[in-house]
Amino acid sequence: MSFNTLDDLEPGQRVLVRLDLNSPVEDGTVQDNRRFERHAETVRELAERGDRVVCMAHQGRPGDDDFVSLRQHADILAEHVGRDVRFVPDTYGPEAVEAIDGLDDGEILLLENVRMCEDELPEAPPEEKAETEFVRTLAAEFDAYVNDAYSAAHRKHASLVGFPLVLPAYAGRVMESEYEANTAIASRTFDGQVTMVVGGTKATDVIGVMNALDEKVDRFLLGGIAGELFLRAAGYPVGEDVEGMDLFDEQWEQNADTIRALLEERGDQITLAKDLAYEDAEGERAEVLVEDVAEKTQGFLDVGTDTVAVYDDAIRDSEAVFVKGALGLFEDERFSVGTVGVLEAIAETDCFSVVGGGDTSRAIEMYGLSEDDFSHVSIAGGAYIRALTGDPLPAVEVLEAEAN
Ligand SMILES: Nc1ncnc2c1ncn2[C@@H]1O[C@H](COP(=O)(O)OP(=O)(O)OP(=O)(O)O)[C@@H](O)[C@H]1O
Ligand SMILES: O=C(O)[C@H](O)COP(=O)(O)O
Repeated sequence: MSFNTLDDLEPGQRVLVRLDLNSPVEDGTVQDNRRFERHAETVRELAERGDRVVCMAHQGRPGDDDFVSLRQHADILAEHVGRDVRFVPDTYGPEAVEAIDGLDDGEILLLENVRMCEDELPEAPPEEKAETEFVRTLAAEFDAYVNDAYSAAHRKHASLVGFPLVLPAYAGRVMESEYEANTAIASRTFDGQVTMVVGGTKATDVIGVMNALDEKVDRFLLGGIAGELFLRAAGYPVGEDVEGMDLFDEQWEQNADTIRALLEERGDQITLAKDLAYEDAEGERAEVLVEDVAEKTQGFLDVGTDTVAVYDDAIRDSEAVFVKGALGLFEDERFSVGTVGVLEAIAETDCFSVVGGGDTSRAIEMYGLSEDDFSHVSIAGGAYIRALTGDPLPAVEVLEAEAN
């Protein structure tokens, strides 16, 4: 590990901890999710050691409906930590400083949404962020800074890159485990076949992963919207938007040539769906072989069962499997067969496995699979794809730089 971790941090200190509690908000209510459960472990460990733990996090972006206070987050976090989590509706003003000063050893406080603070958001180099009033004022209250927010590490925001320059900086447990698992595909060598299941809605994610990992991955298994775009490039008349979706045409225009070139150059590595599922006139799931699709009039929402059987075999033959993106609209049970099928195959084998993408990993809990059957289930979206494609994560880089 190239950064300092909690094992290097002396207990009994005043610690400022950056978490990523960014969550879905429905009708103003913050939804509990895996991020709370994971970060709770870091927070609990620090509190149990007798540290004074002050957490900061963000929620949404100014102007968006989910840009709300962290008051509800404090209660959800408290449930997972199993200890009180106080909340103060301020980030670094006098009210926040007073609340920080009032903490005893082992107590936990959550500050208000850091994105309500002007200095937080504009992306800038760490040196600039470290000079902001927000970082300077808040840092004066602490002995150490812990970054646990791996899933936000692709952002050059003050709370992520500024503090490591002015306080001794450490990676939290989530940061540590996410970093290790998500860089495994690039950094580890596996004896057997390495398989990557790629789907979801974004063709550029799939193209990026294929370009970055062509030497590391033996076989890419495709599905989702991205998979249909590859099928279209292979000459099949698929890739039609169903009502209310706008996922294909623009992506096709922008990526068709690249996808065609990938199929030409790396066709051997790429496995496309052989059948697809759609909603029939009765509202039931129906399937068709890709080679029997006659014209482009039908929207498809999942890969078919023959495809799942092929992917299942490939997974059972693998030493390591990485997943990015869903193979279908799994939120609707009728179209969960592809996504759940590959997850079940992975869960039943003892290969090294990493499942990532905020949406995709949600399928694990939705369909009653156990996280313990995977080597790692990532809570990161944007940061996961950047890690896979080898793009730098500025908040990780600054932790590494300060450790050396
Ligand atoms: N054929 C399809 N039609 C419609 N939606 C689909 C289809 N295939 C996959 N999806 C949707 O793709 C979504 C996952 O997309 P995507 O890969 O962009 O997300 P992710 O990688 O899981 O997470 P993140 O959004 O964090 O990047 C799922 O919510 C799923 O419903
Ligand atoms: O939820 C996330 O993926 C991270 O917290 C990053 O959030 P952002 O995309 O709003 O910066």
